[in-house]
Amino acid sequence: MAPNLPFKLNNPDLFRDKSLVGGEWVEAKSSKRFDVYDPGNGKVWATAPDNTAEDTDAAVKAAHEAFLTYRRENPKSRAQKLLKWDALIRENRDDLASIVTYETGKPIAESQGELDYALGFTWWFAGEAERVQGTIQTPSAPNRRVFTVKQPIGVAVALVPWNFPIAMILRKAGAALAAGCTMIVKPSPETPFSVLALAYLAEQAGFSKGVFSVLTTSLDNTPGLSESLCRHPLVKKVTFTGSTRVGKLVAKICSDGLKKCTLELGGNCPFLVFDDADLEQAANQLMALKWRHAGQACITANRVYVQAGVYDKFADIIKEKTAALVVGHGSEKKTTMGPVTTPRSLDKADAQVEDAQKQGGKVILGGKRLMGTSGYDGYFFEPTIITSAKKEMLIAQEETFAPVMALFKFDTEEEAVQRANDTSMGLASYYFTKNIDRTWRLLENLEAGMIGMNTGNASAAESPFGGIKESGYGKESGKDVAIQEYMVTKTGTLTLSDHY
Ligand SMILES: O=CCCC(=O)O
Repeated sequence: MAPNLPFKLNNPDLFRDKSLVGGEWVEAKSSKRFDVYDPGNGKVWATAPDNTAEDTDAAVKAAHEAFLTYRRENPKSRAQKLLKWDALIRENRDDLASIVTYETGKPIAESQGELDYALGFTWWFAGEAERVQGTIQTPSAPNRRVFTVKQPIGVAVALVPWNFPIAMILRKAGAALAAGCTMIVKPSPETPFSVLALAYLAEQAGFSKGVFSVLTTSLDNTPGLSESLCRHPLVKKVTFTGSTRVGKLVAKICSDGLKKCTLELGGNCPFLVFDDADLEQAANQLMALKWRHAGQACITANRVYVQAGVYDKFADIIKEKTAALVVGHGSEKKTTMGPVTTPRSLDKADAQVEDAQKQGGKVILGGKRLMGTSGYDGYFFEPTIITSAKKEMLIAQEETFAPVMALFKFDTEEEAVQRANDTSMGLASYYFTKNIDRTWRLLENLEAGMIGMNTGNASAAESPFGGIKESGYGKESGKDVAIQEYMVTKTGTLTLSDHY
């Protein structure tokens, strides 16, 4: 049944190219399918069902039907299924990583790294399932007890991005399934197969029909399908990761039905390097953070502010390290940076580089798209570094989501904080300094939901993930907060007899 794939799977059953609705592998009602491209060569390598709004009702009803039973399942049993899912994903890690590489373009080692990161979520939320607790209180009124119980909210919908198609799903689904919710995932049109493979493994792990469903769709039908899922009266929770523009639309639509939302939106994250920083440490962290998936992470460093005393030296270090990156197809072992996932990102990178140059920015490395040059058929852009960056530039004002790094110079801590916070977004901020007082001041003064102190890697299953300002609201991962995004709190008040 599997088409001829451009790569070999040790477990060919993992490749699923139908939607999973109520435990059945199905085509869209229209029978239409859409093409999925390999960003590394721009060629179609498989197709998936092009679901539309007319496909949502059946999926939601099946998820609701499943919820009526799953909500009553003992938390230990949910935890055991999550652990089984975790074990199966672990067993199939390398195959799943190959699928991710062909969908997103990221180097195979990065895809494997994404799997390892993502498995933190299944493991963590298996534990969380049994840790949900209510409260009990003796209030001021006589003979009264007040208590709270936590219950799963209902059918949850996950609208997920293409940049981390396994990790983003397991972070959401881990919490939802641990809480006792059922979930319908609408993956990005670029990355349907990694999610379908996870759905297949969820079936194998013993989750009942309809507990975890997937509706794939094309770019054209994404808005209609997503809106109909958000508006469906049986959907009680929507979790979205993506741009701030679309996040605001999702929030507006969900507000009509007063649906509970978690929004993980845009970043435009600052990365501050002070004169007293360990420059080698800062540079190594920046390399890993910025070039991870060719600059396409919401928490990537978008604006790098370097204090005047170390600016030139730091620029030289970063340039030397970046020049050593090997750009190529993600499946090749020697590749350390792959293509961007969609050609739209190339246009954005071109526009930001051109704008920066017009405004006096100096391109000290790269600067051009590689696509179309010898050996580069896919959506490749040179790893690019721009110095003398200014706040008026596009690159300071909008997320890049491509391998372009801008270095801004600053003089004082106050100036750095003011410029770092000079954005509508507040996802993550990073800084490098050896001054302990400054470390604490910056933690308090930077406007972001996540703060990396002498690190560019702050994401983990144990740590609450989420932004403030226009980077959204709600937390994913971490203790208590994430699972409770999928729960409601009920207050019980019991009056006892006078002689209890
Ligand atoms: O792109 C956003 C997610 C990145 C992460 O989970 O570290």
